[in-house]
Amino acid sequence: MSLPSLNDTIAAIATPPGKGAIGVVRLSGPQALEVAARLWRGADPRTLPGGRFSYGRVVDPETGEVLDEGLLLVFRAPRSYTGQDAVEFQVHGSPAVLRRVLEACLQAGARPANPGEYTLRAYLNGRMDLAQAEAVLALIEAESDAARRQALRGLSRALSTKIEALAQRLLDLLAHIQALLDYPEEGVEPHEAERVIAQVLAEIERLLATTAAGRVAAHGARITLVGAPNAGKSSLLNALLGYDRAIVTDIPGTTRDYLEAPLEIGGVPVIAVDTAGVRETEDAVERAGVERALELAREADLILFLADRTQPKPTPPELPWERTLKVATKADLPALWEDPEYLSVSSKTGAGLEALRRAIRTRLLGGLSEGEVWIANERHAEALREARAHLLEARHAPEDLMGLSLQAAVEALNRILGKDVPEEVVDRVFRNFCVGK
Ligand SMILES: Nc1nc2c(c(=O)[nH]1)N(C=O)[C@@H](CNc1ccc(C(=O)N[C@@H](CCC(=O)O)C(=O)O)cc1)CN2
Ligand SMILES: Nc1nc2c(ncn2[C@@H]2O[C@H](COP(=O)(O)OP(=O)(O)OP(=O)(O)O)[C@@H](O)[C@H]2O)c(=O)[nH]1
Ligand SMILES: [Mg+2]
Repeated sequence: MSLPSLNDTIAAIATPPGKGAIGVVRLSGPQALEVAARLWRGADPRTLPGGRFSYGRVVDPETGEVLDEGLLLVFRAPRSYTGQDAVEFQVHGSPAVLRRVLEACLQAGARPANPGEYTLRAYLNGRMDLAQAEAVLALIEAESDAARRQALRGLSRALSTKIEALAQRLLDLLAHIQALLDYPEEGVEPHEAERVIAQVLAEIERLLATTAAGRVAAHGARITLVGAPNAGKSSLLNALLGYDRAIVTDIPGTTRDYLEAPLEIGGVPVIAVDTAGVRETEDAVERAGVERALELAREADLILFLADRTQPKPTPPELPWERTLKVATKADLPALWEDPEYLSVSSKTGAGLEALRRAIRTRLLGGLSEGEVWIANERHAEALREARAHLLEARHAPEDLMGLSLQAAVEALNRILGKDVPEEVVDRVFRNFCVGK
C-alpha cells in the first residue's frame, strides 16, 4: 500500500449523484489550470487570478462540442482546499452534463480522483491535520445538529489545539527531566513531574469520559420504552413522534412485536423502540414479545420505564437503572401515587413532554456543555487510552525510564493529529470518504 502521487492532476464530480440546480466538477494538481484551459471557452484560467469566476462554456476538448454553459472558478496554490492549483466547473446539476464534463477533464489530461483524495491532498500538503480531515468526513456524514456542531468544532482545530497543548506539556517535562539527568547538581524537583503527569492524565480522563456522549451525538442513540401492558408506551411513542405510528387500544397486550421509529430529541438523532408490555403470561407469542422487550432494553443506550399513575404502583422488572429514566404516565388523570423520581407526562395533553425531552437529552449527552471538546472517533479514543497507559507507567518509573514512557505518551497523542502515523492508518481514514471529497 502506498499513498498516491501528489503530482497528478485529479478530477471528480464533487456534488452528489442525481439531479440538482448546480453541479460541480473539480480539478486539483500542478496541471489544473492547463487542463481546464483545454475545455473552457471563456476567460483563460491560466491568466485568471485566484478566487475569480469566469462565465463561459465547457467544451469537448477533442471535438469542440459545447457540453454546457457555466462558471469556472480558479484557485491558485497554496490558496485552495488542497493547497494546489485547483479549478471548479460549476455547471447545471444534471448527471448527463456532469458525466461529460468529467470525461472532458480526463481527455484533457486529468485522472479520476480516488475517494477522499482531495482531502488527502489537503492533509499531505499540511493544510489540515488528520483529526481535521476526520472532522470533514464527520461533517459530511452529520445527520443531526449535534453531530454537525461537533464536527465543525473538530474542523476548527478545537480538539487538535487541545491535543497539541497536552503533548507540549509532556515535551517540556521531558526536556526538564533531561536537563536534570545531565546536570544533577542543579537540584531535583520530583514533585514537578508528578504534578504535570497528574494534570495531563486528568485532562485525558476528562476527554475519554466524553466518548459515550460523543458517539451518541454523532451517531445517535437507541431509546427503548418498557413497562406493564397499558402503561402508555405506544401512546408516548406516538406523542414524541407527533403522529400515530403505533397502534393504541385500551386492551392490555396490544403491542406484541417491537417497533422502531427514528426521531430527533434535542438535536440528538434517536431510534425510539416501542415494546410489548411486560407481564407474566401463558400466551407463547406474547411471552416471546416480553422476552424481546427485556432484551431490547438491555441493548438500549437509554431506557424509559413507564408506570401508569392511575394504577397501583408496579414492581419494576430488573433493569439497568443507571441507564433508565422513570416516567409516570397519564398525568391528565387522577393519580393513585406520586414519586419524585418519576417524570409525569400526559401523551393525551402533551404535559411534561418537553421536560421529558430535556431529561432524555441530558441523560444521553451527560453533563457535556456546548463549547466542550467531545471524542466521537474510536481512533482518537484508542490513542488517548494508550497515552493514558504510558502516563500511568511514567508516574511510577525512575527518572531515566520515565522519559521513555513520556515519549511514548507524546507519540500516542501526536497520532491523533496524524504525526508519524503509518500509511495504513491514513489509508483507513480516507477509505471512508466519497469520491470528490
Ligand atoms: N465551491 C466550493 N464550496 C465549498 C468547498 C469547495 O471546495 N468548493 N469546500 C471544500 O471542502 C468547503 C469549503 N472549504 C474550503 C476551504 C478552503 C478553501 C480555500 O481556498 N482556502 C484558501 C483561500 C482562502 C481565502 O481566499 O481567504 C486558503 O486557505 O488559503 C476553499 C474551500 C465547502 N464549500
Ligand atoms: N388519559 C390518558 N390516557 C392514556 C394516556 N396514555 C395512554 N392512554 C390510554 O391508555 C391505554 C393504553 O395505551 P397504550 O399506549 O396502548 O399502552 P401500551 O403501554 O402501549 O400497552 P401495550 O401495548 O398493551 O403494552 C389506551 O387506552 C390509551 O388511550 C394518557 O396520557 N392519558
Ligand atoms: Mg403498546
